[in-house]
Amino acid sequence: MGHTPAPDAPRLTVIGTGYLGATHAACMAYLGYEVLGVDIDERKIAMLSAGELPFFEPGLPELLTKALASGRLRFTTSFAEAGEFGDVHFVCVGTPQTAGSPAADLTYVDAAVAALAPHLRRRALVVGKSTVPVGTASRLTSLLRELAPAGDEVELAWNPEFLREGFAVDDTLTPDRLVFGVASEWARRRLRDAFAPVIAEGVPVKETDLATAELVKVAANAFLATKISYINAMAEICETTGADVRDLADALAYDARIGGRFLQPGLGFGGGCLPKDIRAFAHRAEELGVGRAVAFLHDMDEINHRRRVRAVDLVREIVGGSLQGVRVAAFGAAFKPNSDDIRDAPALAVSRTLHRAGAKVRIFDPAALDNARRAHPELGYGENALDVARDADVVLLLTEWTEFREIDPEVVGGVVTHRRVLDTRHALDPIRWQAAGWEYRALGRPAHV
Ligand SMILES: NC(=O)c1ccc[n+]([C@@H]2O[C@H](COP(=O)([O-])OP(=O)(O)OC[C@H]3O[C@@H](n4cnc5c(N)ncnc54)[C@H](O)[C@@H]3O)[C@@H](O)[C@H]2O)c1
Ligand SMILES: O=c1ccn([C@@H]2O[C@H](COP(=O)(O)OP(=O)(O)O[C@H]3O[C@H](CO)[C@@H](O)[C@H](O)[C@H]3O)[C@@H](O)[C@H]2O)c(=O)[nH]1
Repeated sequence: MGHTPAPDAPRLTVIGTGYLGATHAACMAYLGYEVLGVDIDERKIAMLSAGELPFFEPGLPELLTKALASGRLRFTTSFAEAGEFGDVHFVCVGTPQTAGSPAADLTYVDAAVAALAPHLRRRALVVGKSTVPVGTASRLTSLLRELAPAGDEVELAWNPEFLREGFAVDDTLTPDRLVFGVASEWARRRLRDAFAPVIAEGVPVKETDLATAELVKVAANAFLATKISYINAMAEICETTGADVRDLADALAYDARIGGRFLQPGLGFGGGCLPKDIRAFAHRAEELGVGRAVAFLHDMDEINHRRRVRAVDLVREIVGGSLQGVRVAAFGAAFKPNSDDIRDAPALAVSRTLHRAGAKVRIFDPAALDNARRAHPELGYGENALDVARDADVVLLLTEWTEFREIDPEVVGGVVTHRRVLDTRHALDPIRWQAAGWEYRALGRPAHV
C-alpha cells in the first residue's frame, strides 16, 4: 500500500459490491482513498468486511486484505452512513437482462439512487459505473435532484467501466482509458480528483457528455461481440467447405488493421456482459427509432448461439447418433477461464442441452464448480478432470483453463472408455492428442486436423 492520499482527496462510496464494485472499492482504497462499500446483500457485506471475497478474481483477495488492514476500506448496508461519509458515490449495481425481454433491468440502479439520494445533504457527485441504456443518466439526474435534500448541489456523472473478469485488478489500476461523462466543470474536476493516482500514471482520459459516455460502453461491447461473432461466422463457412478456421484466424491476425485479439474462434461469447449488453443496446436503439443502425447485433447474437448448437451436433456426430446414455466428460463451466462466473456460460449451455438429450454429463471446473452445482443441481459433477473423465465416451473441452490445456492426453486416455475429444475452444494441441490415440475434433476445423 505505497500510495499516500492527497489531503483534500474526496471520500468515496461504492454502491453495489459485486464483481465490479468490490474490485473498484478495494483498488481505490489501495490507491489511497477512504472508501465505503455499500450493498443490500448482508451476507456479501459480512464476507467482505471479514476479508473474504464472495467470488473468484485473481489478485483481488490479497488487495482486499491489504486495503482492510490499512483501515481505508470498510463495508456497510447503511445508505445513511454512505450519504454522511461520501463526497463521490460510485454506482456499481447490476443491470441484468429483464426476464422475458431484451431490455436492461434498471430496477437496481433506480433503487440504489433512490436509497442514497435522501441522505445527500451536502454537495456530492454521484457517478454511474453500471452499464446502462443511453438516456439513463439524464433520467437519474432528475430523480437525484428531486430526492436529495441538497437538491442542485448534487450532480451526476457517468464513468463507464471496461474491466475484464480475470484481469479486473490490473484493468482497474491501469485501464486503457478513463471515460468521464460530465455535465459541469465542477463534476469534471471532482472525477479527476477521484482518479488522480490513475491519471498520474499517464492513463488517457476522454471527457465528454453523459449520453456519449453511456454509449461508449455499449458501443465497445457491441464491437467486441461483433469481432468474436465475425470469426465464428467464418467458422461456419469453414465447416461447410472443409477449410480450417484456426489457420484462417491466424492468417487474418497478421494484418495489424485486423489484429488477433478477440478473434479467437470457438464456442462464442457468454458472461454477465456481452450477451445482455448487445441485446439491451439493440432494444434501446429500437425504442429510439434507430433500430436499423444496429440491427446487425441480432445476427451477432444468433451466430453466437449457433456455436452452442453446433457443438452439441458435433458430439452427436462423434458418438455416431443418439446421445441417450452417452457419458460426457465436460471440462469447464465458467464463461471463460480465470473466472467463477457462470452467467450465460456457453460451457454450461452445452452441458445442459446434452443432459436434456439424455447424455450423462459430468462437469469439472477449477473455480465455477460450486456456482454451477447451485444453479444446475440436475447435472453431474466431479472433483477434478480425471474424475469426470472416468469411463467417458467423449471428452469436451468447454472452457480453456490452463489446467485443461496442459493435461496429459495419455493420462486422460487411461481412464476413458473411448479416446474421443471435442475441443470447442481450440485449446488443446491436436498433434499431441492424436499421437496419444485420440480422435480429435474442433469447432470450425476439418476432421483430419
Ligand atoms: N462484471 C464485470 O466484469 C463488469 C465490467 C464492466 C461493467 N460491468 C457492469 O457493472 C454492473 C455490475 O456488474 P457486476 O458484474 O458487478 O454485477 P454483480 O451482480 O456481481 O453485482 C451487483 C451488486 O449490486 C448489489 N445491489 C443490487 N441492488 C442494490 C441496491 N439497491 N443497493 C446496493 N447494492 C445493490 C447486488 O447485491 C450485487 O452485490 C453491471 O451494469 C455490469 O454490466 C460489469
Ligand atoms: O476472441 C475471443 C474473446 C473472447 N471470447 C469469449 O467472449 C466472452 C467474453 O470475454 P471477455 O470480454 O474477456 O470477458 P468479460 O469479463 O465479460 O469482459 C467484457 O465485458 C465487460 C463487461 O461489460 C467489459 O468491461 C470488458 O471490457 C469486456 O471485454 C467469453 O465467453 C470468452 O470466452 C471468445 O469467444 N473469443
